[in-house]
Amino acid sequence: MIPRIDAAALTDPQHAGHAAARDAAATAATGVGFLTIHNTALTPARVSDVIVAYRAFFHLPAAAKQTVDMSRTGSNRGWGASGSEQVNPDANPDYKQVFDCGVTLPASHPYRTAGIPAYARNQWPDQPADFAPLLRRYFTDACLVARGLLVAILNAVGEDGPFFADKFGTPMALLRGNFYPRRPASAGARDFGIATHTDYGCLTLLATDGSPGLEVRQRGGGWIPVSAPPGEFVINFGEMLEIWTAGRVKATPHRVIGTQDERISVPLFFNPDHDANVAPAGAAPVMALDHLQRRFNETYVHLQKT
Ligand SMILES: O=C(O)CCC(=O)C(=O)O
Ligand SMILES: [Fe+2]
Repeated sequence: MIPRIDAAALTDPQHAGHAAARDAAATAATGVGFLTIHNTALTPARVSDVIVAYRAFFHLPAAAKQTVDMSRTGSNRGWGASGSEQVNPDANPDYKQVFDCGVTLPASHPYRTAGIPAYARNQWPDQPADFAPLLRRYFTDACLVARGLLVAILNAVGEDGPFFADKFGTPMALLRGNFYPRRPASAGARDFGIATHTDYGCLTLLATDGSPGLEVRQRGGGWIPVSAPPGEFVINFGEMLEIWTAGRVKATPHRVIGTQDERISVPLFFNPDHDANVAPAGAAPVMALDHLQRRFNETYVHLQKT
């Protein structure tokens, strides 16, 4: 149902397995909206190092994490405490914690001086050591992998992949560490690690520590569990790509209820440039920034207008 695809076969038209990988990716992108990918440029050891660093950060005392608390800012860089995001208005705010970072731009960059929140300054904690350089390098390389996969998957569904890829020059991509503590004993039916939602952007490249928890809504009803050890990635698509492809590529709802074990996942939300028009050809323009900022303002509790 959710195919497991070799990234080299998918992205290299000369690869012996290309046609099969391409067909499986197209079926997944236009159907269930999820696939898993292995054999990318991001090695299992690399992803494990990133997960170890996030775990060290999330295990710090709250006072240390509060030094980079995003709720003290007007944007979404740094730590988000448990309850800081409500992805579904019918559920309570999620009990996960997050750490969000994006592209690093000099303070003099026009997007920074214009004060575009999607390009806000990253906030880095003092601990763990080397957290910033590790995540910056991972962000850069994960964006390259995401871009290659996006082109290949769009080509597979019969779209003009390079046309889309061209709109990711200074992407509003967001790298997140999700930390799910053990599900609280008091949690009820409206409490989730992350409640049912669709992602906002184009392609999500999700690494996890291998623990179960992610569930994908099946079109006919019911939930499909998906897991991926470090070095394998879950790929899904967001609202902007569904809009942009006039509904061909599916943004599928998913959730994490949570278990008795803590869990870490690391999505890279590969969002386009702020001024990319993500409307399908012939439709009224939809600026990527407008869509993303509206969704941020709806879901981050500190950005919600009451
Ligand atoms: O933790 C996961 O496996 C999924 C997280 C997720 O859906 C998200 O951060 O948007
Ligand atoms: Fe998600």
